[in-house]
Amino acid sequence: MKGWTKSWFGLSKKSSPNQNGGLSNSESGRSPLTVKTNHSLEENVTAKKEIHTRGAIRDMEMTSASPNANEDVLMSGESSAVQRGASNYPHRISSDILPEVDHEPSGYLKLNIDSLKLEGNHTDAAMAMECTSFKQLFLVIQFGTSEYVSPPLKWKSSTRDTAISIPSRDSSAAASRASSMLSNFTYNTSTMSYCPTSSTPNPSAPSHVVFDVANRLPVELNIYDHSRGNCFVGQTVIHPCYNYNQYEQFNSPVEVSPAYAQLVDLRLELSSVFQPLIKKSYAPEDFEPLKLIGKGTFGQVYLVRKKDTRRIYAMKILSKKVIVRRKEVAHTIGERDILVQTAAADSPFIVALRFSFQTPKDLYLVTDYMAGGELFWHLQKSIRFPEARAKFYIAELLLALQALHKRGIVYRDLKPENILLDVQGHIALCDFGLSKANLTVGSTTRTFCGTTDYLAPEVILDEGGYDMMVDFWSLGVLLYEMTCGWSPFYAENTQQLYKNIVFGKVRFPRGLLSAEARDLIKLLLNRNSKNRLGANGDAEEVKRHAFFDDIDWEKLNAKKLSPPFKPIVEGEFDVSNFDVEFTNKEVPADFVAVGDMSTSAPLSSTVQNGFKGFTYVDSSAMDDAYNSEPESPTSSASSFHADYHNQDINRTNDDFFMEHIDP
Ligand SMILES: Nc1ncnc2c1ncn2[C@@H]1O[C@H](COP(=O)(O)OP(=O)(O)OP(=O)(O)O)[C@@H](O)[C@H]1O
Repeated sequence: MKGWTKSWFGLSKKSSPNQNGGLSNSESGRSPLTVKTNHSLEENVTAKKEIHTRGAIRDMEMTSASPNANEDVLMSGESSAVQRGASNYPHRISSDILPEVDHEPSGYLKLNIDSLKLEGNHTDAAMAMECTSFKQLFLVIQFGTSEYVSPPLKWKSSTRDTAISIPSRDSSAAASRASSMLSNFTYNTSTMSYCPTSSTPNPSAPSHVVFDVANRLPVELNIYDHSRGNCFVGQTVIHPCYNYNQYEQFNSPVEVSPAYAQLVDLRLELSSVFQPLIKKSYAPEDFEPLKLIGKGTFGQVYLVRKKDTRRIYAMKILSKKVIVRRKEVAHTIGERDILVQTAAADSPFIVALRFSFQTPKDLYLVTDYMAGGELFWHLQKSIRFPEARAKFYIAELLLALQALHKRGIVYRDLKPENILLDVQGHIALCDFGLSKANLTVGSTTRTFCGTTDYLAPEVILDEGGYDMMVDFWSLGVLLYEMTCGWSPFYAENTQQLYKNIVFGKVRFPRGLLSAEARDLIKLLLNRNSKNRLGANGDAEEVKRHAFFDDIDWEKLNAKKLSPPFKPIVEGEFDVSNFDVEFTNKEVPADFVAVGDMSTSAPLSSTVQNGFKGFTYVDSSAMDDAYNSEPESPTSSASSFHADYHNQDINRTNDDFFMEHIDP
């Protein structure tokens, strides 16, 4: 996403590329960049300044362990690649590149929400009054990282009880009618129930939901109370059997949160059926575009609805021509491969790829929609987060990085723009365009890439390559930024920024951070990557730091810890957490990626061949490559040495008294 202005020191939105691929904003914008360099720091800084002003330039990448591994398929210019004769089927790709979907669901899980029952002997008048506030309960149904946000549940009569029906959250008349009916309710009846009405005329309020199933996961049903600031009411989990066409009924007691435990017993009645997948491949016309939600270097991201299941997804469309022009074929295939790998890894904190396919012009990546928007958006609004909130995000990020590193993937572009929030407030890492797979034990890589503010010194210095430890450096920058509200190395221009990263001192606002938080930042921002926290045991070493003493990692990984903040998401089509610059745009009837002109000639089959990997992954070969966990370099205890000179290198705001550290 782009478009926000700089609001605080260093906390600015990355620039978006202009039509020619260059950056349209100032050079200190935070655009990801990639180039291989081999210069002194001064040369590097100068070279990188050029690079940055010219935009996101990426180059061939090598690992030191295997110099030819993962070499980019470098395409020549478009002119030579243009083939005569356009396809008759613009949305179907030529026969040599079949729209295979290797990561396809094995079926559909249909869930019918029958009723939510309030149980217990509610004779107490005060309790009855409390119950009236329950008119705005809604469900967030979680299947892996796929979420469904229900409309408000409706009071409905059961055979014995008084009927209460609230057709819509917006209908105040109906709400007050419901409320008054509720006040007439005979509270000593044993049961009253919420029923989502299947007869509702509002098509956005179905009483059932369908999930595309690739893995046989449990389904979590979370109940929230809209009338109390979307307060969490309780949760229940069901485990469908996943036998084809077997109808199942569930009558599930809800584990009610302490805030409501005194008040109610809840029980959720629902039914499910799992049906086999008939369709074997997908194309753009299987999806309906609903809203534009973001723009990246190579195309747009849309909120879409899959026509058969009516499930909501985010669809990233990448223009092949732009990719070829910018010599990004291998990185793009790499992004898709990594998403396939991470989907298989089933990390709850990595956005899950559901489908990938291509047309002669574009590539399509369909992922679960994260309706909470970018962490950047929320950080901009809050300026900084309370330490507990930052800790929660950093801890979930650590688990995401751990899942990636275990598979030999270095993420390389950790920043708030690439961290999305789901409806409940958990994080999900997206955008693997700069990630590097197959980083085997002891190997390093050399590509200069990432986003300026978060670059580790070893990436800038380009002395002996770098490894997974760059992600922990970025994590340190991120923790600082979240808790302090600005970037630790902030500078007005890129050269100074790089100097600050390589030589500068980090200063902490006095009294803002706990000793543990400061210590963790210091250990992560250790310029010697061999001594950086994480070098001796990867994420496990970081997890053992005192800052995380109160984190139950097992519960966190199971998403059993309540997020400290829940984004406001009103229904499954809600895009209010995304920039209106995109969401206000009219959505084209047809999907068109940036740089895609229907009048231009199609790409040649040679060029198209370069994208073959997009629809095919040799998973058996990959499994071998990803099996090994990167070896941790042996290191002494952190050599971080605090240096508390009171020298202001790069800040102008001195409302706080600062402490310095010299990483
Ligand atoms: N699954 C998703 N759910 C919700 N929003 C998403 C999702 N995927 C992407 N977005 C939105 O679209 C934006 C652009 O996506 P992404 O970063 O993947 O594109 P990109 O082309 O790699 O961008 P860039 O070139 O700037 O790195 C994201 O910052 C986010 O706001």
